[in-house]
Amino acid sequence: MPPNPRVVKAFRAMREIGIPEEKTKPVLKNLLKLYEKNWELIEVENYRALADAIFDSEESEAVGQKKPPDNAQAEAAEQKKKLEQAELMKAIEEETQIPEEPERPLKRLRLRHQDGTPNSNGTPLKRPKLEEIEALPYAIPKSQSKALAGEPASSQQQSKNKGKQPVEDADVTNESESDTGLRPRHLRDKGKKPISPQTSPCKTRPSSDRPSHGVRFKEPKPKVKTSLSLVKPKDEPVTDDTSQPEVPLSVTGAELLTNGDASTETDLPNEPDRPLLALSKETSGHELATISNESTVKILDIASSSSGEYKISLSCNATGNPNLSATNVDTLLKRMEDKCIKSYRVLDSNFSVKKLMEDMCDSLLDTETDPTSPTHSLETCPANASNGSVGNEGDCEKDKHVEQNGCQDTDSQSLVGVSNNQLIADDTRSLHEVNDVAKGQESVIISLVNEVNSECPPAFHYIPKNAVFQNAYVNFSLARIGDDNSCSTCFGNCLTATTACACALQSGGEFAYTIDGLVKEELLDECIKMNRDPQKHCLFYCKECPLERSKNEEIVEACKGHSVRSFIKECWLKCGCNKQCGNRVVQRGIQRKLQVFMTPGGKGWGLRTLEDLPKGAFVCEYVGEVLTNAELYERVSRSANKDEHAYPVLLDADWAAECELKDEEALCLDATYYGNVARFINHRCFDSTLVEIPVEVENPDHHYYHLAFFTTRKVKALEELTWDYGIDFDDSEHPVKAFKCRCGSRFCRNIKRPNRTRKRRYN
Ligand SMILES: C[S@@+](CC[C@H](N)C(=O)[O-])C[C@H]1O[C@@H](n2cnc3c(N)ncnc32)[C@H](O)[C@@H]1O
Repeated sequence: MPPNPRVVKAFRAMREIGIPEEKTKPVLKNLLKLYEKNWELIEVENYRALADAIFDSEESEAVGQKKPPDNAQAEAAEQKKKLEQAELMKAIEEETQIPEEPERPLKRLRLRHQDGTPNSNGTPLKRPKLEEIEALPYAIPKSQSKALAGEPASSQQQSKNKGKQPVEDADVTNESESDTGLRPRHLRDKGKKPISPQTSPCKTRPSSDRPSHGVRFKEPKPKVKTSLSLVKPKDEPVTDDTSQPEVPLSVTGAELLTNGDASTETDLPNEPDRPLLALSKETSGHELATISNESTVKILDIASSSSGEYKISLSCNATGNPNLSATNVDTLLKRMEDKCIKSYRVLDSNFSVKKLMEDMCDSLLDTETDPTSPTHSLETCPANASNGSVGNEGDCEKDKHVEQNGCQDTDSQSLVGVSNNQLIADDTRSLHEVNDVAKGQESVIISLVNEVNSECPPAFHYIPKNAVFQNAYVNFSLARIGDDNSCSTCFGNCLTATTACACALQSGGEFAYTIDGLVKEELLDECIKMNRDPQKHCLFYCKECPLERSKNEEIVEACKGHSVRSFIKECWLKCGCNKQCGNRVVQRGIQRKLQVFMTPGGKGWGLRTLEDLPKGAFVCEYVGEVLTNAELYERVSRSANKDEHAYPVLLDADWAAECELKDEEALCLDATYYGNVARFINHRCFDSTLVEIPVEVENPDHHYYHLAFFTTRKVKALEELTWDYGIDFDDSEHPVKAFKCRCGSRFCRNIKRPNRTRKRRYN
């Protein structure tokens, strides 16, 4: 009779982890008895129960061997052994004939273990609990990856097919469409409205107040000492190729910490199971996060370099063991694997220490890139670049100035800045990143300069395009673009055609751009006027405002109003025109020479142009994570530092067209963690150099659109680019105080003027 394939498999599994058949047999027999031949309980987790039982029996044997048994005991033991062998053989034979039993729930096994139910030897079957396994030094769980950019919509969301909806002017109050002089294409609702989630716990604002742009900015967050590293993880995957020359890290070796040396900075809690984490600073300006096991002198170092490499190293004190240097890596790995199998009971036959180390790298990168991770990152300081060059060594060397220069941002994620002297000669990647805030992701380089102080730029992930965080319904499927949403019969450049194309028809019957790629003056002026005095234009009030709903309060407050805005529709994929078509401006991305610079007037970082710009020129779009308002509300409520959420804008330009907006359709952009240069644009009351215009590219339904910045006038090279956030500085009822405006405009709304009455101004 052929052997039971399950027995064969069990033997094989044990062989794979180095347990010979003769050791497996007796224990397997016992287990089968104990589990009443329920194989599932034995096979689960790659025969963990079986392996555990074998290890246990080995242990008890070892203990037994230590004591010389007396004669009677020895005889009894011998007798027992024989009996067991005989029983085993019988059981195995029986096994080959046992019909397969129906599956039993695994719960039973767990209950047994929890109960400590003894096996047939009388010894409780010990099985490390999951938590214990995870707490083992080498069982590093891979942290869950964040559902960020590009995450596909849920199947439920995918199945939705929502087309373009007509604008309902019945919902528009205040002045009528014709009163405003808006063409039908402009009957869009654009938010000059604060995103209420930031204002938690919320209070209402009088509806007569000026609606803001959905940005509620606050004073820059207070700088906190510490952090771990500000070096961007390299994109390249970890490889097995050890033959390649190691890319040198511009760090020197960490000094071995002695037991319990926690003298260096840390703000990570020392949890009971967690090794002490200390931070050692390198004189080169790079950082070493050092985890030292207090009970030994083994040091685990994580070193980061400006070029995006991490080096994880374990240093052990080999004093008195001169042969260690001769240790062969393969021998070491094999020994480690055996140890893991025995000591930590790792049962996966694919287990390897190398893989484990790769997992450690993955975990490290996951931790660094997870904005919600409590890990703190330490920034190396930015170079004091001037017009894009990197230099001024010593102005901002982290090691020297961490205390003095305010270069102490926490939660740094990936923006790297190092001074020239920190770069190693052949590491050109670092230079690129120092010079380019966009990290090569735009078609132009965006330099960073600080000629004012030695403050570091805030850390964030530069993304050139919006990315859906999680629940936002953003569907770009071609099937959703109807014929009237694209100009499929066009060719070449739509702007040179004698008649307006289908896309232009959606933009009110004419193209929004001139042949030179500028927004047409009429449209531009209309948008500027709208921004300057939204209350004079259309205001739309939702029946049930998603902003209010996202607060999840018992009583949903009334909508505070959204102003109706002009809209541009660009040609896209289904259009017949070519990529150079003049009706494709925003989708081409940043084309102008821009620079992030430290403003001299106390506004922090700002954005400026390095070239003269004509009126109506596209500068950049506001890029960030696409969030539902409910998600933003949740994010801000959970955030310990609410001040860091100074970057959301509301995408409410089409809310007027909806009877009722679902949560996943009420969207906003948050550039706190992921964003582009627009997150550096400061506010200027009234006469800002930029105006934002909603631009539809991919999506016919307008829940999602691009928010593009165009110049309001000619702007000279080196002039700061600003936009009017629409903040109401007089709103004393608002729980979140707006920053003290330093825009310098003679129309500044934050200046207390005698006899100034807001109501008169905004009503
Ligand atoms: C979108 S960020 C602009 C970039 C910011 N300056 C920085 O350093 O990252 C908005 C923040 O900048 C500051 N800010 C912007 N405009 C300002 C102004 N006119 N006066 C004072 N602070 C301003 C405020 O702290 C505000 O919360």
